[in-house]
Amino acid sequence: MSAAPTNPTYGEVTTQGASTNIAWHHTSVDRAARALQRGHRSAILWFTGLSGSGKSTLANAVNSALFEQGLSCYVLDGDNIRHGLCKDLGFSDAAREENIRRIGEVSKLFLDAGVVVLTAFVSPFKADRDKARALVDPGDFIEIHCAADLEVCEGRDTKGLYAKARAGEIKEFTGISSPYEAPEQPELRVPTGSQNLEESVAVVLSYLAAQGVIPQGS
Ligand SMILES: Nc1ncnc2c1ncn2[C@@H]1O[C@H](COP(=O)(O)OS(=O)(=O)O)[C@@H](OP(=O)(O)O)[C@H]1O
Ligand SMILES: Nc1ncnc2c1ncn2[C@@H]1O[C@H](COP(=O)(O)OP(=O)(O)O)[C@@H](O)[C@H]1O
Repeated sequence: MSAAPTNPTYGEVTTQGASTNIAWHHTSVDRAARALQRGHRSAILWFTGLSGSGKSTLANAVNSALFEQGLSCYVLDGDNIRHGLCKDLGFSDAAREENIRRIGEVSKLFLDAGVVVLTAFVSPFKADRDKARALVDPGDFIEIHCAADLEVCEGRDTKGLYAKARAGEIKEFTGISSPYEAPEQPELRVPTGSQNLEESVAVVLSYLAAQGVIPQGS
């Protein structure tokens, strides 16, 4: 019998497809039961935008507001996730695709766990965001475009990365040497380049209330 093929990153792999010989286990506590116990539904709030557009700041502020209201919520932030789950990935198109695939799957688990999960990733490619959206039911994936022009983000340059990218010290930097495909029809487009944080938080909270994710009037 010949040995199963191996992948340098993931070890032994099967030629039969990942789901062969693996069954799905259903748990008796399901998403609906969790929503009933917690008093709110779960959702994925998918923040996307250029570096410096305000994804982390806005996701963190919205998360704090939800937490203060007693909701179960959690932020998955690109910088943090790349220190652990995705530390093997760089910034080529393929690496970003794999990054967003993993985050889509992790977000789906949070959704099932009854948590409002807020993801803050550049997620520059429409196809990758659409694949993450397709993992869950319509209405569960709320795409929030942090809309700030490149000039604004570069002017902020909160981490000094744009200066490095312009100097050629960082390759494939989004907006400079790698593309950003802005969402055409996001659930929400927040002008984070021109309004202040409090205004942006209010826009998101009012959308969530209108969608029944959080109680009305919050
Ligand atoms: N080449 C390149 N392009 C874009 N961003 C870069 C790059 N190299 C490092 N960084 C820093 O990594 C953060 C983006 O990671 P993400 O996981 O969100 O990227 S992606 O969704 O896979 O495109 C991003 O964080 P934010 O500034 O918070 O967006 C950067 O700080
Ligand atoms: N409306 C807004 N929403 C979010 N951030 C804002 C807003 N207005 C100004 N900012 C500022 O823009 C910067 C955004 O940085 P950051 O949140 O790290 O962006 P990103 O996570 O997209 O890289 C912060 O310094 C933040 O204070």
